Amino acid sequence: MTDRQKNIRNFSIIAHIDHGKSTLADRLIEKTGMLTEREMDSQVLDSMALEKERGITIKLKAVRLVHERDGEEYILNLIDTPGHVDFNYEVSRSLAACEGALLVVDSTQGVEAQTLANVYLAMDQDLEMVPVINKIDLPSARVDEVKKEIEDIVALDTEHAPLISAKNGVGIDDVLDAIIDEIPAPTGDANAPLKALIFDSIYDSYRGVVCYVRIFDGKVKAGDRIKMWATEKEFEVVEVGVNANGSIPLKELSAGDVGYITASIKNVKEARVGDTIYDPANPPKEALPGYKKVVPMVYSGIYPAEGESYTDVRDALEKLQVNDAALVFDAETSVALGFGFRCGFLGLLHMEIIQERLEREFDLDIITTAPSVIYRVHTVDGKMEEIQNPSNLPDPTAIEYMEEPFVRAEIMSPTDYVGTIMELCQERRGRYISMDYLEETRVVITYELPLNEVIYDFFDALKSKTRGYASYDYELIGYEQGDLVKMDILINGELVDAFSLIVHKEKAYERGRKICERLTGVIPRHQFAVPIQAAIGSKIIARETIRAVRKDVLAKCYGGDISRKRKLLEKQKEGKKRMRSIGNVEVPQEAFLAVLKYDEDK
Ligand SMILES: Nc1nc2c(ncn2[C@@H]2O[C@H](COP(=O)(O)OP(=O)(O)OP(=O)(O)O)[C@@H](O)[C@H]2O)c(=O)[nH]1
Repeated sequence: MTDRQKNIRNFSIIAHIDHGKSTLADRLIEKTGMLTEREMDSQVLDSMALEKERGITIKLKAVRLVHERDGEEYILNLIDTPGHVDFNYEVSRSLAACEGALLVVDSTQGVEAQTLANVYLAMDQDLEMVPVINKIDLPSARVDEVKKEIEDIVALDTEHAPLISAKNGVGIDDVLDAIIDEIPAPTGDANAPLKALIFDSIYDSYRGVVCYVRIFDGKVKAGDRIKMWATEKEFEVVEVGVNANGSIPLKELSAGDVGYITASIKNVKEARVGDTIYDPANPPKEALPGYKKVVPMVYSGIYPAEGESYTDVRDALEKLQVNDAALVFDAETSVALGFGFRCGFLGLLHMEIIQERLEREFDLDIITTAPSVIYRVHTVDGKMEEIQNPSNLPDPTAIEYMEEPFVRAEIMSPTDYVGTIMELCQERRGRYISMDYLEETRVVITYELPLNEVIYDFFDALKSKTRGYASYDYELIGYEQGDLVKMDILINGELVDAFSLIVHKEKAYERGRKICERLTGVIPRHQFAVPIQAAIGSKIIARETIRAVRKDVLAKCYGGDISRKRKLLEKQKEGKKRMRSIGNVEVPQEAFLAVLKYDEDK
């Protein structure tokens, strides 16, 4: 280990959502005196506006903190991680860039499922974990209990765990001491050939892609040729540096360092998270471990709403994709909605983020169809096809059998809700695996469930049935054969392909009935009666009717006050947004998602 490496610490903060990760990061940044209070834009790490509003960390980045203790200067590289199960792969790559992690636990909440999921990810990387107990300023803090919980569940010694209030800046020095004393310094040979891990990459319109890297071996500087292991693309380095108060270019980065590299890279797909950067003149025998091309789990259609242009939506998706290697899309057409796109996402949160960015950053009105998982369809001629869009399902007579993706879900909850949770999982075709008591009043319940039963509103249902006390995490475990059928929805006698979905046969009747009921609630009344039907093949399994209404908005305006008339017309126009007409029926955006929600009115 070089003298330089001796004073470097590379660490992450892992925590359940809202346990105070960003707040602690801000305090550490303040304490190390890198930014003045005026410069601190309340939460330095959460940079995207959307992220701020939602209070979740979406994209990870690294910040270099310089801290002096007993006359020694330490470089503390804080690597931020996203806190949601959709982004687990990114979390695992950023952890791979570290030697240690602070495990922040809210002392009023204790250990939660996402905390555990992150702890396991950190353990996989052999990270040194330092427990930090936060929010001790709150009267409801249960410091001793939570300490015991961490010891029992996570098996970490909490005797010297810093007790802090990130909000009030209490105990921050203890955290800095713990980082220096407990987390090991990086090792690695600065004179060996270059090996660097990309743990994040973002697109910047001025510099192209900025790769956030951890150098494991060797050195890298401006002018060097570099090559990416997985994508096999070669570039010339334009700049290397670190993120401190903004980007600070440096002469070089060497083994043990965390920083960024820019190299006129045009698309994040060429600098994928998890890939290894090396010197093409001196290739290593193997890449750094753990590279995985992230694949979308959930697909949905994105269509321009009435009056929006297809090319605007395509341009916007292309722009988003430059910045988001996990987003995939292809053109598709729907009989009901016309030209649009089939988009793949990591999960529902990722889908919502993309949808919101299209609406806010690009000012587009779009229609998102119900999300679907990927089904494997085995046909009688012995072939297997992956289907992302239910309306592409082959004719039933051509299908031998179908398989659907399954996940293993770990639900952590107080014991009071065990019955409710089991009922919910059972309802969603779950298979009970185990229940483990973490302590007297808390359990982890493990179920295997079909992914299509959890992607939509499982999380909301779980939260509402357990009054917010349960938390959960899931991972894909594989495909299983299922008795699946395609259900179509007809509106005013017309089959609307964008509504078609694949359901389990046993559930088809109930689902069909609920969907028809729900659609009658969200599709506005027209001047004629609109029948809504659910069908399997040619067999109608449910039917509802939206009664006719005579709607003449101007009839209210006796006297002909023109400005009032205009106002009403404007209002009616507003109300038209995010609508699509199907035949002569106007269908609002909610209808497309209503198809999948089935727990709402309980
Ligand atoms: N009372 C109190 N509140 C705190 C403390 N630390 C954080 N909070 C509050 O807890 C909430 C969540 O804090 P964040 O720092 O945004 O949590 P986070 O873990 O970064 O959340 P994500 O970015 O969503 O993962 C905010 O409202 C903070 O103000 C603390 O020590 N005491």
